[in-house]
Amino acid sequence: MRASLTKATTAVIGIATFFVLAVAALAIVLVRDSRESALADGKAQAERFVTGAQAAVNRSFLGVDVLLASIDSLLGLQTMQLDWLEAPLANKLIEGATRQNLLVRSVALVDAEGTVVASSDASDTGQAMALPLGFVTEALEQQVSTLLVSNPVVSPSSSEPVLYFARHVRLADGHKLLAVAEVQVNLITAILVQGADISQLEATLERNNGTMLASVPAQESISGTQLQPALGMTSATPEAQEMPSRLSKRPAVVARRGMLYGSLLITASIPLDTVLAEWRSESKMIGGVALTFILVIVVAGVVGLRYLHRMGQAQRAITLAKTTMDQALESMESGFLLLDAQRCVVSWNRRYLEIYPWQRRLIAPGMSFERMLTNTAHELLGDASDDERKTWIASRMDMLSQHLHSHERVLPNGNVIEITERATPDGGVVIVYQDVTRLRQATAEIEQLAFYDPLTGLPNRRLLTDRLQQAITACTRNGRRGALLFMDLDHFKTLNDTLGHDVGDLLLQQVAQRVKACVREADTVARLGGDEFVVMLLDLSLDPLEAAQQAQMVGDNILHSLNQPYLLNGTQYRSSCSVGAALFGDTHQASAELLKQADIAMYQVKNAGRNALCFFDPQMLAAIQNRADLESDLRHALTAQQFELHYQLQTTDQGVPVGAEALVRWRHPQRGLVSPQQFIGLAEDTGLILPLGHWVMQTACAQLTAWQATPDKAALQLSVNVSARQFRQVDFVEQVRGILRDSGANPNLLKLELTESLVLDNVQDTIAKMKQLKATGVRFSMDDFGTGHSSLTYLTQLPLDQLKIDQSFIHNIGVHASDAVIVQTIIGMANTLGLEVIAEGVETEAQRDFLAAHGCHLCQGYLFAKPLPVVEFEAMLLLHEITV
Ligand SMILES: Nc1nc2c(ncn2[C@@H]2O[C@@H]3COP(=O)(O)O[C@H]4[C@@H](O)[C@H](n5cnc6c(=O)[nH]c(N)nc65)O[C@@H]4COP(=O)(O)O[C@H]3[C@H]2O)c(=O)[nH]1
Repeated sequence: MRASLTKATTAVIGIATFFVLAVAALAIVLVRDSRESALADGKAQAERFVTGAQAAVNRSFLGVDVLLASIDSLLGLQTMQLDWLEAPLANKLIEGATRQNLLVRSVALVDAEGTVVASSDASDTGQAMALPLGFVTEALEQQVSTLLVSNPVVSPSSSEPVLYFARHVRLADGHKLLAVAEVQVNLITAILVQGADISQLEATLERNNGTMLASVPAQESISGTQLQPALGMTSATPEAQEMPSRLSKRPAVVARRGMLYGSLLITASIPLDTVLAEWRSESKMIGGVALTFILVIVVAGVVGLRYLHRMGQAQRAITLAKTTMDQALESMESGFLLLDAQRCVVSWNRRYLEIYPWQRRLIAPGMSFERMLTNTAHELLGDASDDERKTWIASRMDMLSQHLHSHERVLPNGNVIEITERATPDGGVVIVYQDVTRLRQATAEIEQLAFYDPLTGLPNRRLLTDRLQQAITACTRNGRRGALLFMDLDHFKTLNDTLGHDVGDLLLQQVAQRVKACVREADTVARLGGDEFVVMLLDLSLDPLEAAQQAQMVGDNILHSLNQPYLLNGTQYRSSCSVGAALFGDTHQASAELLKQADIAMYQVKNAGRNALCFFDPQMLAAIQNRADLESDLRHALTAQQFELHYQLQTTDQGVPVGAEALVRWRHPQRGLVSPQQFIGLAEDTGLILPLGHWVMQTACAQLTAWQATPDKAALQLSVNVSARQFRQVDFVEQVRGILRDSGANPNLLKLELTESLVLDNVQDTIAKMKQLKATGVRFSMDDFGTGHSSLTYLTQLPLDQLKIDQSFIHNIGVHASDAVIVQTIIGMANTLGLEVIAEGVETEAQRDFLAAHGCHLCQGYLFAKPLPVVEFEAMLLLHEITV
């Protein structure tokens, strides 16, 4: 393409140059020819003029010659002698003859001395005639009488330039007289010009030696002088020639003709300025036209070249754009295929062939897309029949006819290709093939992460909520019922704490498997987190009762399945779960509300003793609401100073007071006195236990300090309950030390009650903190002892001072023999470890006696005193009401 442009440029330059040269050459030839023609015309004109002038002057001179010659016969001179001549008569005759010739002014007969013998002007007779020197002599000496013309002289009579024409006549006596005619030069010049109107014409009458006799225009200053060069006649009719004009010496064409009278000739000079005047304007015109043509050609050439240049630029731009486009297409991450309006291949890129390697051998520009599809169908559809392939191809071609279409295709190698088709303005189609395999994998992974529990692979809360919302909508539409089973493993936390999280995870995975095995494919089993699972059952009966039965059946199956022993890291483990169920489908409910209902039902099961299924009870909801209200009130209770401490006496079995347990009470403005059993758990859940526990500790220590000041109460010990969250604070030890320091209480009288679960949660941390506090003198009691996983191992490690037997065992003394055994065992264990032992919840004397009989001499219970406000507690001590 570029070569052809260069060729075209050269051609344009060549053609333009050729035409310019041709026009220039033509113009030169025309100008030259025209010049020659003008010269020829000028010469012809000069010759025509000079020929005419020759004839006229010849005629005139001949008339003068005849006049002079006729004088001889007129006067009869040949037959007379000089002294016979009668002047008057002769004058008259001569005058008469002279009048016949308009050219001649006067004619005179002069003798050899130049004296006028007779004259047309009678007054001249006898006068000496002023003729040019030697003229008379030359005329008389002629052998044969011929007309002689003098050089121009100024006539004495007229003071004008004149020429004298003379011819001698011979008298009978042998004398010669000279007949002289005076002719005015200006009359000759008038004859010479003959009225011709040739611009700047110079005409001369001159002798062969160049002596000028007359001229037009008149040049008196050079009249009679010799013009150079002398134009002596060499031929009768010489051609006009270019040479300096006779008078002004300007370049001219000069023509000449000889007169009848041998030594005279007439010249005509037409200056080249005149001759070539027309040629010049013609030349200018030719030059102008030629220049115009040249200009047009040059302009056309320049325009052509500029056009070619622009075309070149455009082609370079197109080439660059194409190269850039090709590079872009080649470096595209996506495959690219361009089809024309006939659905034939126009172009493709490398990536396309990487995606469809089987097209590599076939693809070619102009190939039909349908044929390529046939090839692809072979690869993609494998063993499909011809009809199936045709149908596939037809549907693919059908897609192509849509303006914008995007679909995905999975290739035999598993790659997922997104195919996007767009119509081009010329009716073609651009197809972009994007490998979205990784994207789809990442999407799947993200989806898995976002919607599935990584441990069990079950849907997570988000996905469950989504599916539940859809299910609720579907059920509301089709009237069918669904159910949610909210499950929580019983005592999972204990398993986790004792056997470790890895074992806990194994259990959760096995639980997930078992629950999945209990439901249909369409149902959803989800893990909400921790040990909470939810099963969503779909397509239950339209009848609510029947639906509840179906849900119950599935729930029972799950309970049964989860009750089966688990093998966790080679250890057999038994577990159970609590299931709360809620039906949905009668009204449109929010998924969160349904989950809450099932959750509430599950807590109902927990409260009722676990390992069972219970349907949601609206009363439970009220209880939950109550708890929520309580939580909100609790947040303000501390600042509103609604808490107070009550003190429950701790005594010997003989009723001697040894101390008290500080028990917090909430004096609620509306509810009255609220028991800690109603709000301690809530305070722990919300974190409010931290400021509350701090307040209890401060108040208890302040109370200890106050008692220290009174001798009867100075030895009283005070037990303070410490919750797990409170104890786990990093600076718990510092807090207690600070409070003791600030209050001035005796640390030996402060006893902190810890629960088994608190201790077990992080035994090492517990031991460390206990030891630090113990170093300051603080004592420790193990509260609710016997209810948890009491283990001798940790008991021996803990720096405990006291075991407190849980009141549930005390309560059953005399009721359940086993509990009495447990109580005995605990007392024995305390003795073995050298720990103090105290029983709480002692209500009867029988219980007190049993305890005393088995070695537990410290008691706390209603038998001795209920928890009392400090004033009442102190009053009670004073009145010794406690003595039994
Ligand atoms: N039926 C019966 N009950 C008896 C008898 N003698 C004592 N009690 C009750 O048994 C509970 C003993 O406290 P606890 O086991 O530490 O159990 C406490 C303790 O765990 C917790 N608690 C109370 N005050 C605080 C506190 O200041 N801080 C913390 N962290 N927990 C506290 O609340 C629990 C319940 O406290 P209270 O309702 O005060 O209930 C007290 C007490 O009133 C009896 O003869 N018969």
